[in-house]
Amino acid sequence: MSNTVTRRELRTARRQLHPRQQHQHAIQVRQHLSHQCWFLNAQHLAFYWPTDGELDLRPLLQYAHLHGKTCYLPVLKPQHTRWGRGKLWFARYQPGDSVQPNCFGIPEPRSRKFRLPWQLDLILLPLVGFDADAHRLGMGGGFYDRTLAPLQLRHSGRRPHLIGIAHDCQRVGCIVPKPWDIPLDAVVTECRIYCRQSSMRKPLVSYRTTI
Ligand SMILES: Nc1nc2c(c(=O)[nH]1)N(C=O)[C@@H](CNc1ccc(C(=O)N[C@@H](CCC(=O)O)C(=O)O)cc1)CN2
Ligand SMILES: Nc1ncnc2c1ncn2[C@@H]1O[C@H](COP(=O)(O)OP(=O)(O)OP(=O)(O)O)[C@@H](O)[C@H]1O
Repeated sequence: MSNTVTRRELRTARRQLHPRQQHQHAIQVRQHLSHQCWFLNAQHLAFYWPTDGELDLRPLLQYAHLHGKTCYLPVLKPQHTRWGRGKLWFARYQPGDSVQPNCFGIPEPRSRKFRLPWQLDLILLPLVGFDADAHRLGMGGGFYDRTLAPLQLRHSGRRPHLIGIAHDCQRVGCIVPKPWDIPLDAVVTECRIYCRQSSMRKPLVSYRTTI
């Protein structure tokens, strides 16, 4: 099946989740993520504003904010800036801050306090599809891959944990990664954590919940 068809089907599936299920998944993911050491140890965390049936991370963002962490949301940078063409910056956001829609209609913070990927400890990425080895299929714009590409060149120093977030119904059999795809450390759903098998990082604890 082509990626276009797969994306269409998975986006339809997540949009069709009942608001009650959506809320339950958001609470379950908050519960699971808030116990992970890479969440507990992180000070600067990037979230996303949910759109099109994506798993809602706002309960986790609220929790993070209450626990003194600094939160960010992705912002599409204007084309003319050097770090801009098709890339994301991460703008400071705290619950209650005003937001404005970007060209895709996704709310973005108005804050001018930006961070680049290597200045963050944890980036939680939206995705359209994933497989059990934590390969990611996104919206098709390449925004996260372009933004995170410089991390591949950083063999030492600061590198954020990269964690995909999804509903379990977004899992597919196998995604063949493209050469430009930036590997995730894991994908977290309401059911469990799917760790990348080839990850050099300390393995994460996998869990399963009863729903
Ligand atoms: N919540 C959230 N924020 C995010 C992303 C995301 O996937 N989810 N992104 C992840 O990269 C970036 C935005 N990327 C996007 C890429 C394509 C479309 C999209 O809706 N495309 C439409 C066509 C819209 C148009 O051309 O006007 C479509 O596919 O139907 C939206 C966002 C940054 N912010
Ligand atoms: N590092 C990069 N430099 C330049 N172009 C890139 C880079 N990474 C991806 N792209 C381009 O972005 C386009 C979309 O890539 P892809 O289909 O993997 O997006 P995606 O990961 O699904 O989207 P998103 O990250 O926005 O959710 C591809 O045509 C690819 O050429």
